[in-house]
Amino acid sequence: MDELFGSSDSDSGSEVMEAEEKIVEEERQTQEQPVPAILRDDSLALETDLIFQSIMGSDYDDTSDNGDDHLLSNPHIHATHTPQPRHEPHPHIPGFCLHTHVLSDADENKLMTQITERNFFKAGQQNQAMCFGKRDLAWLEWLEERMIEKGVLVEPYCHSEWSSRRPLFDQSIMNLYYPGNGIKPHVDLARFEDGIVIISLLSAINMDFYPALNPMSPNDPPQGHTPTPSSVDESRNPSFTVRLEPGSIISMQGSARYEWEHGIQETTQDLVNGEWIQRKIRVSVTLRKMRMSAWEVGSVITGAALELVSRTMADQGKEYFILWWSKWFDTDRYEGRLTNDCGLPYTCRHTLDRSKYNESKVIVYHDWNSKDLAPLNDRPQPQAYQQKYMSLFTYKFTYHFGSDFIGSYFTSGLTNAEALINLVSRPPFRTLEQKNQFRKTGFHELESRPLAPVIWVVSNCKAENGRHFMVNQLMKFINIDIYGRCIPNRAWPKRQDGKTEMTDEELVGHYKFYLAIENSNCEDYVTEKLVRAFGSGSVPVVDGPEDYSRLTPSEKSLIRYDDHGSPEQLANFLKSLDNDDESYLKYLSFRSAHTTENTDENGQVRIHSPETFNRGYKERLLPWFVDNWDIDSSGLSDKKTTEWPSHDGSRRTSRAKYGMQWGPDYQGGLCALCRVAHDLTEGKAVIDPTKRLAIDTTCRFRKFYYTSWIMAFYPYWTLFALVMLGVLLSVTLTGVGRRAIRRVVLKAGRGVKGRWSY
Ligand SMILES: O=C(O)CCC(=O)C(=O)O
Ligand SMILES: [Fe+2]
Repeated sequence: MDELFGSSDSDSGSEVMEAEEKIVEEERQTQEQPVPAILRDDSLALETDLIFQSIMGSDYDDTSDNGDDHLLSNPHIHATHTPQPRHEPHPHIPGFCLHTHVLSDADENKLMTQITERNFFKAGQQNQAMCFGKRDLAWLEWLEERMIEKGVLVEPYCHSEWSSRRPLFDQSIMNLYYPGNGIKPHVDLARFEDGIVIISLLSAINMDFYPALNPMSPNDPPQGHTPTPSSVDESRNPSFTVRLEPGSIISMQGSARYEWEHGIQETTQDLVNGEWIQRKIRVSVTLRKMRMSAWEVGSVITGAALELVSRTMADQGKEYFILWWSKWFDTDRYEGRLTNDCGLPYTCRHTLDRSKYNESKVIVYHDWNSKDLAPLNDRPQPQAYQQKYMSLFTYKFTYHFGSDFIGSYFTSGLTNAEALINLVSRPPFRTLEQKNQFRKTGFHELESRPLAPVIWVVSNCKAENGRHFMVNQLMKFINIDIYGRCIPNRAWPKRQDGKTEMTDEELVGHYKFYLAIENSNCEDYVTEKLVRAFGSGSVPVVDGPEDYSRLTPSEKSLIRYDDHGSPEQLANFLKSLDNDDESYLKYLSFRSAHTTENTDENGQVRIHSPETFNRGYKERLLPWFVDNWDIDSSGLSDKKTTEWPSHDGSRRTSRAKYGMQWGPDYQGGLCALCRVAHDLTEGKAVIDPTKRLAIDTTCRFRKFYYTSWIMAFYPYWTLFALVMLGVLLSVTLTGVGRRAIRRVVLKAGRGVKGRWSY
């Protein structure tokens, strides 16, 4: 159905209109068809019937299954052993390959179950569905694995050079064919890259090939190609016909992709070796990758239906306001800021201008300063920061990964969706030999004081949790170089040129250990500090949330303060690693090594070529880390953030429809907010008016006041003094006090026998 998208005026809106008309047309044709027989066979489980039912609607009549032999035309289904995959390049269509026996019956069932669960075909009312972005394709991971395992993408004479691209596929079309349905001969649209695969499911069909009347070139503008007019099709005879068995895959690249048209005739029977074979229901899955310049039409949207695409295309170029009613920590940070890098065709403009209230569908309050509320309806004014107050808002936008919109400092330090994997994959900024050298001779000739093993960079001097006490304690046992505004013991160094200053990451990268200690201890509260440690290749000594599992790239990659009984023990542990190169390096072994390929002539990491660091990262990193953060395994997606796996297999779920959709820029929350702004303005939003929020109560407040017993009283010194005064007064003034004093006095043995009062 692709040809329908390529209308000659290349107006994207009308493409969809045409596609929708086509669907209506096909539905009409479908209704005219005799009800097709259902393939029923012992070797396909009952599930398959259920799948048919749900594709076609529960009123679909399957009683016409009379068990006729001709219905069981699929040899694949009857095989008693698992046939080996075969890879057959076409002798006359360069770049075309037929891969048979790739998916087993179980694989097919699994795929069909997932397609059915998503109700892509709306119980038979729709015969095509599209997905953009890997996030929608939960099954893609194992499907890709299966293809690789069965040699689909590695077969040398099928020339799949494109198979190393990443992501491999990010767009798919599901097509449903009733007997009599087809697809007009076409060249797939220019907006897709070279290298396309089509997976056939449920039953076999003949696919025809014609030399393209209007061949395409890979360099054609993504939307500029004019397809073959459909009037030509009628009189054409195919040059070649290929039988596509269920479980088989075809791959097309080069000439096959650009210079040949493929199509399926609208007939109920196919000619196979001189015999007419009755068609049955068939489903195909076409997998492709969009060319980058084509994203504006597809965008990263969820759902399968065309309506989503058409809706976003119609919104091309629009702008929506997001009003920050209360400022972010009293700053102008959001004034005029655009959210325009989320893969959406529209943008959002953040504003602090309250006169935009009526135009803004999303109003944000920062609870730091949010007693001042907009005059929303008859909302009562809040009294204080409390649960009742939270219930006045609809959605929560916080650092917590369970928020409706995530605004994490952790992710805001990252620049794109693959950034975290790249950071943890690249070699440390400095080698261990260099770090050992810096321990003796400082940064360079101009800054030659030896470096401490540990660095701390701090700007918030009086963190709520009292982390400065903890560092104070630690410093008694190990040297720490402290930079920043609070208690620096070392000046921020310049680079070797003596003029320019080092960046945070460069500085930290010179040290063996970096204190990534958060200013509060709350669930999911992790900031850019940890990212900085990963970026620099210094080993992070962390403290923050209780659970770091989603942020731990390998078994040995973080040192947790809490894993050591006391500051002294932690210091001794760090010192032992400082003196034991082999043990220290274990904390960096999940990263790439320094090689000439990934470092420049000075031995410094070339941070611009992530591909060279990423190789083999799946073997080096913990699976749940990859699962959480790798865009390739549909990471940073709705799935990831709504069902975020952790090492113990537990999953968190978010309740909100818009929850946690990360944009390619890692601004997650902002991208998702912009989508809500769009949807509310266009009257498409689904907001649950009964939804109420809870304050995050996970914070372990003032944790480090308890690292020493004297400090334990620190926040309460005033209280302590008051209590002591109270005790003193009661002792002197009350009867209890007087009696106590008398006992003490009597005990003192002065021998006083008289009475205190008569
Ligand atoms: O269903 C098929 O096998 C062909 C699908 C196709 O060519 C397409 O979606 O572009
Ligand atoms: Fe196609």
